[in-house]
Amino acid sequence: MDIFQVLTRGANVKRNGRSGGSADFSKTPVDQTAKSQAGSTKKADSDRQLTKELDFFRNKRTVQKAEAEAEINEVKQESEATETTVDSRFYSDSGSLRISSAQDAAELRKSYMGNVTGGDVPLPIGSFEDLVTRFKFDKRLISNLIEAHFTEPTPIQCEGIPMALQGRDVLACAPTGSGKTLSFVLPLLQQVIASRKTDGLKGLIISPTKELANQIFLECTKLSNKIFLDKKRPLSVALLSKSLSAKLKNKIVSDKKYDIIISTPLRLIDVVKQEALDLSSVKHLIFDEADKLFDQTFVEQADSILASCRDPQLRKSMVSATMPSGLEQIAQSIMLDPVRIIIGHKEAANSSIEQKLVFCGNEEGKLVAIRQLIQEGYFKPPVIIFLESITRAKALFHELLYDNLNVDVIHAERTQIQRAKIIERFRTGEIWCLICTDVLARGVDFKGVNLVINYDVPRSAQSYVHRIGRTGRNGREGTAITFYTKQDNLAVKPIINVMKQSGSEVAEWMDQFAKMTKREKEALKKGKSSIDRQQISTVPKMIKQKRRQREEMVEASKRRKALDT
Ligand SMILES: Nc1ncnc2c1ncn2[C@@H]1O[C@H](COP(=O)(O)OP(=O)(O)OP(=O)(O)O)[C@@H](O)[C@H]1O
Repeated sequence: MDIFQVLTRGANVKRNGRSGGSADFSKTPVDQTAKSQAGSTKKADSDRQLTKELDFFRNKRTVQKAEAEAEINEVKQESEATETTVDSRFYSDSGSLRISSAQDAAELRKSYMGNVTGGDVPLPIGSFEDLVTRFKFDKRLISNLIEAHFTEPTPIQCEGIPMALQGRDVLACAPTGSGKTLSFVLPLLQQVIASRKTDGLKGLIISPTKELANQIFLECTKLSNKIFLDKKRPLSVALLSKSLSAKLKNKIVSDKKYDIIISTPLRLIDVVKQEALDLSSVKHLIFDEADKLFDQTFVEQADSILASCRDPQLRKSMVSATMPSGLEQIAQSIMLDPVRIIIGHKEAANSSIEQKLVFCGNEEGKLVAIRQLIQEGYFKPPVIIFLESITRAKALFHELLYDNLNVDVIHAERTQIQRAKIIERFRTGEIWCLICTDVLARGVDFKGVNLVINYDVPRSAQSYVHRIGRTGRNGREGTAITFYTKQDNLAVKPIINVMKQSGSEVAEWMDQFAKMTKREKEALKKGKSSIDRQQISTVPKMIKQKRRQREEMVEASKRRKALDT
């Protein structure tokens, strides 16, 4: 099928919307009526050629006569009231979803449970065609979008793109894996192109981890491919890596060369402090995983970055899949007339994830449970297992190695190169099971992860939502299993609440159990739920020693052989 034809589709509310029956926008009676009317209108002028500009996507949809008549008959059977109130407003000449009034917008928002607040809120886009017709997007950028197979905007993209293009400060919350990256990268690229300025940094994207920063960089690179700001100067996007920061510090490259930089907070602050990077020209500042970047660990760094971006017209965006109330307060204090976008529920997980809680009794029970999952065929790779500490992640890794599982481990003690290699091998299917700490809990987009196991109960509802969000991404289904023991009585309560908010089935006793007293809430807030867990291992010490001896003997024999040759 011609890729341009694919673009006739409108907002991707079915795959990413969190609403129940109404999520499939294309199947509402209103929509069907609109379709048929649009069809009959089209019947009259089906041969009319669209202007070159409007037919950018070459997606003019021709509704066949029979199809149109069938649709009309179908609609006639609908109630008269529906028939008289509906018009063809939902479809443009080219057949893509068109949002042209507040009523259309309300209808669309209802379909994906979108809640948008703020003054003078722009209409959402109904399809990517709006980027050309409404926002006069750069054609090369559209072409890159198509080449990257982005054909229908997801709900957060329908809302986030026009807000950013209108120059608004944005506070956005949408489920994990629902396309938040594109919702801020696409308008940023267009704004940089439209500015036509060739010198000085214009856009800055901050991410809490290097892995996520790298992923955003790759997305930006893909979309900015072959785009020039003037005849000689390509649009330049950079990841602030160790080597780039060294080059900037040693004046091997000029900071004026870059239009957009993606960085983790500390590395950025380091180069700024050494006056190797000037942030005063930055016009767009985006905090991805904003609730993390403004929590206790990062808040000082985030403040320092904000202070260094001194342009009075600075546009700020804060984006995440979770939005605790503290973040909203911060946003109100640093943003100017912000627009707040919530898709779905801000305390819920993505609804395409099946969530399960498994009681394991004690630590030994968790290993038994993993082995049971393997034996019973539920351990379908790719699988990610989260643990609460580096020591525990390493211990489980060694345990599962002996089970002959194709497994590796990522935590903060592994070098950047090791981490990148493991991620690559996991992406290509060489590694089936990735064990990790929370370093990979946020943002990292592995396509097609089937199962996430929380070997240790996460410390907060937010951490839970992000961890399990590594599965069930971009409309795919996934499963998340959380192990808990007697020790997790308190920590498991917020998880049960997230399950309830996400529409997961929760037994009545669990519902009762999840209710928290004031004291428990305080304890959780103060992080008093940390647990002194028993070590991970079911293998008796003697067997372990024997295994180690055997490994040492094999290594020694390899060394001898190498010396002999
Ligand atoms: N309009 C689109 N059409 C098809 N695929 C899309 C679209 N937008 C994004 N995607 C894909 O969906 C996946 C998830 O997107 P992304 O990583 O931006 O999610 P996210 O909302 O930022 O998730 P998280 O909260 O975990 O960071 C990616 O593989 C991305 O390429």
